[in-house]
Amino acid sequence: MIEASELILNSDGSVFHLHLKPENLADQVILVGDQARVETISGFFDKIDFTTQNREFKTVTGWYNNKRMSVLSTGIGTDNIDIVLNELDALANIDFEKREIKTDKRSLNIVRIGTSGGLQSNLPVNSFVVSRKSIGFDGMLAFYANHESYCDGAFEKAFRQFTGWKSSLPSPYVVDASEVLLSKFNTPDFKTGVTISAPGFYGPQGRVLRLGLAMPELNRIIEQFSYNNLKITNFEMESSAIYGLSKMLGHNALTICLIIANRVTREANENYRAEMKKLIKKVLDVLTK
Ligand SMILES: O=P(O)(O)O[C@H]1O[C@H](CO)[C@@H](O)[C@H]1O
Ligand SMILES: O=c1cc[nH]c(=O)[nH]1
Repeated sequence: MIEASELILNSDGSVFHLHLKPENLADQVILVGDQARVETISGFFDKIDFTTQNREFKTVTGWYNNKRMSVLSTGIGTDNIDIVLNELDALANIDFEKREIKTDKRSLNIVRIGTSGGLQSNLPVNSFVVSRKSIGFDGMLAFYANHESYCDGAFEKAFRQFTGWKSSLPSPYVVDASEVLLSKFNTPDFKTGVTISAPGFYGPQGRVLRLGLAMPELNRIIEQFSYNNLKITNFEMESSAIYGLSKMLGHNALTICLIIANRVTREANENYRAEMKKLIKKVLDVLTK
């Protein structure tokens, strides 16, 4: 029995933050940071069954090409992902009436569509990048028992050594995407990369406005790093926790980003919404092919 304080349900039976009931959630889930992007995506749906919003967590469940999907906004950061992934898994795999873990587990397909900053000069603004691996600078996964067995320890060690990682910073963790989802996006429209999830947009991604950095050369070193011929391609703020918690809970996860800024060439596309719409349509088509 899972106590009321551990799994908080609202008086209508919905889960605490997401305000969803089990029947509101489709097996195909699309996560986005920006709540306005939920409307952009559901604008492509043929039919909408359900809509709700609490705080930054807005959900629309509907149909695209005869496939049921739930699109939901996570807001920014891996702390929100801890809430979203745990509540999605609870909706799928905990009996809310009995407050017990179900014997037969449901596995969700979780695809994040986000914006991102490029870390290689050959990755132009407006590229679409699929994350083969995600590197967490956020430290969130380390709160969960046995997380190491879901991570790529050899990559982590090589990265720490190459960068001269400071022990005062959270230790980076590396988690792979779902192979099944990754293979669907092996087409010329998408580049494949390795994505860092940072616990901030400014200092944690090497941006300097008024405050200096603990590791001022880190982005330049990251640009040089390679491991088994894999280069680190981009920065965003959620994938590491999505990949880590999905793997630990038995779900499939993949992140696909639109590059809206290149940190090496210093270019940016502030008017990225038309390109984002193109990415969304491509992703929906691949997922329902
Ligand atoms: O465009 P979204 O999905 O919000 O993703 C990126 O944009 C936000 C920062 O501006 C972070 O959430 C980052 O991961
Ligand atoms: O540079 C960027 C652009 C979008 N999102 C990020 O987290 N970083």
